[in-house]
Amino acid sequence: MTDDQETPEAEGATASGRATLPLRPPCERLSCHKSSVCSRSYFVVVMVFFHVYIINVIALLFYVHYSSGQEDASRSRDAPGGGGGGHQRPETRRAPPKPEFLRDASLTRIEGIRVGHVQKVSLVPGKVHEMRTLSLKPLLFEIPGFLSEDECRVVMQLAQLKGLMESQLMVQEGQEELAKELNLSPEEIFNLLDINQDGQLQLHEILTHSRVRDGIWLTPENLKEIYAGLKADKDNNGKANSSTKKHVSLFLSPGSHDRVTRLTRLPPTLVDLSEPLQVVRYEEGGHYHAHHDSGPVYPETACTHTRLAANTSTPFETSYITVLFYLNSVDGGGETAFPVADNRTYDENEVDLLDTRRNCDKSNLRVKPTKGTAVFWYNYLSDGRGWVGEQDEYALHGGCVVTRGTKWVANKWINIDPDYQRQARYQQLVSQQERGHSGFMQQERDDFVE
Ligand SMILES: O=C(O)CCC(=O)C(=O)O
Ligand SMILES: [Fe+2]
Repeated sequence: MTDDQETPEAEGATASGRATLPLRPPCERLSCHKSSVCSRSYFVVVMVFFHVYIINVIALLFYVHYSSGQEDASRSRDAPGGGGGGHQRPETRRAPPKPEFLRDASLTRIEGIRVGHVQKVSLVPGKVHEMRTLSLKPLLFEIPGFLSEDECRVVMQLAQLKGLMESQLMVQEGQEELAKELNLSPEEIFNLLDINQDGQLQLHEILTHSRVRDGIWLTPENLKEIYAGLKADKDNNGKANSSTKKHVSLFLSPGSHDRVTRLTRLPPTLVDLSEPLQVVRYEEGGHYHAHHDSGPVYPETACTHTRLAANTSTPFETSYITVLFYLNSVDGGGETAFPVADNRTYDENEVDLLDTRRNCDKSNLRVKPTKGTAVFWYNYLSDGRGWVGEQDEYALHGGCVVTRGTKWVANKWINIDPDYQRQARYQQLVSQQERGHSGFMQQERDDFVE
C-alpha cells in the first residue's frame, strides 16, 4: 500500500477542506461503537440479573414466612384449645396430633449397649447408682442398692399389714396367726400408714393401702373395726391418733414412684397410673414357672387396665416394663430365671423351659436375689415410633425353687396399652374419674371424721 492509498475518511476530509482531524484507526471507531452497544446490553444484563436477584430474595422471604407460618399453625393446632387456624399442611403429611395428656408420652428406651455394660444413674439426690446390662434380649438391667434396708423392711411389713387387714375383713380365723407373724406394735403400724407423718391417720391414707381385692375396698366401717383391733383409736372417736411420731419413709406413698420414673425414664403419668406394687413371698420349695408378664391383647379382652376406667378393675395384664425388687437375700435358690435370654437355641420340645422346678439350671440367665437390688426389663419391643411394639418373646422368666429360707420380692408392673389411642382414652377417663372422686373422698372423710 502507497501513501496515496488513504482510507476513505482521510480522502473525504481532504476533499471537503475541513480541518483535518486526527484520524482514528478503524479499530478505535469500532471500539467506540462496540462500547456503546456493549454498555446498553451490559445495562440490560445487569438489570436482568438484578431483577432475578430481587425476585429470588422475595421468593426466599415468602418461603421463610410461609414455612414458619405452617409451624405456628401446627403448634397452635397441638396446643390445648388450639383452633388450628392459619396454613395447614395436608393431614396425610402429619400424624394426628397427640391429645394433651400424652403429648410427652414418647416411650424412651434405655440402651443396653452390651451385656456387662455399666451406666451410672441418678435416682435420688446425692447418690449415684450403677445399672448393669444383664441381657439385650430382653433388654434387662440390674441396679444394686435400689432400695435401702429400711425400705425393704417397710415394704415387707406393709404387705403383712395388708394381709392382716384383709384377714380382719375376710377370714376372721386367720387373724391371730397373721397378727403374730406381723410382729409390729400399733404405733409401728400407725407410722407405716401415716403417709404425711402428721400424727393423724386420714381416711385417704388408709384407703391408699386398703384395696382388699380387685374392685373391693375397705369401707369406713371396716376401718373403724381395724382401728379398734389395732387399738389405734385411743379416744374411740373414729379418728386414729399417735402418741409417738417416728419418721418412716414410705416407699409406697403417693409420689414414691419418682425413683421408678427416673429409672425407666417413662412419662410419670404412665408410671402413676400403673397397678400398685405387688409383694410376693415364697416359702421353702416355692417357685414360679416361666411366664410372660403380659399376654396378647385381644380387642374384646383389651387391656384390662383400660377396663379399670369402666369400673371393672384388674387384673392387669399388659406390663410394658417389669421392675422386680428383691426385698431380702435368699439363703438358697430362688433366682429369677430367664430361660432364653439373648439366645433361643434350645430345642424346646426336649427341654420344658417353662418348668422352673426341673429346668432352672438350663436357663440362659439367672439373677440371684440380693436385698435391695432391683432388676427391670422390657416385655415389649419398640414399634420404632416411640410406642409399644411387639411382645418380646425373650422376656420369658420365672422364679426358681427356694431351697433354703424364704424369698420376698415386689413387682412393679408398668402398664401401657400397646394401642396408643386406647391408652389415651383410658388416661382421659381416669383423670375425669379422679376429678369426680376427689369430691366423693372429701365427703367420705367429712362423714367419717364427724
Ligand atoms: O420371683 C421371681 O423371681 C419372679 C417373679 C415373677 O416373675 C412375677 O411375680 O411375675
Ligand atoms: Fe413375672
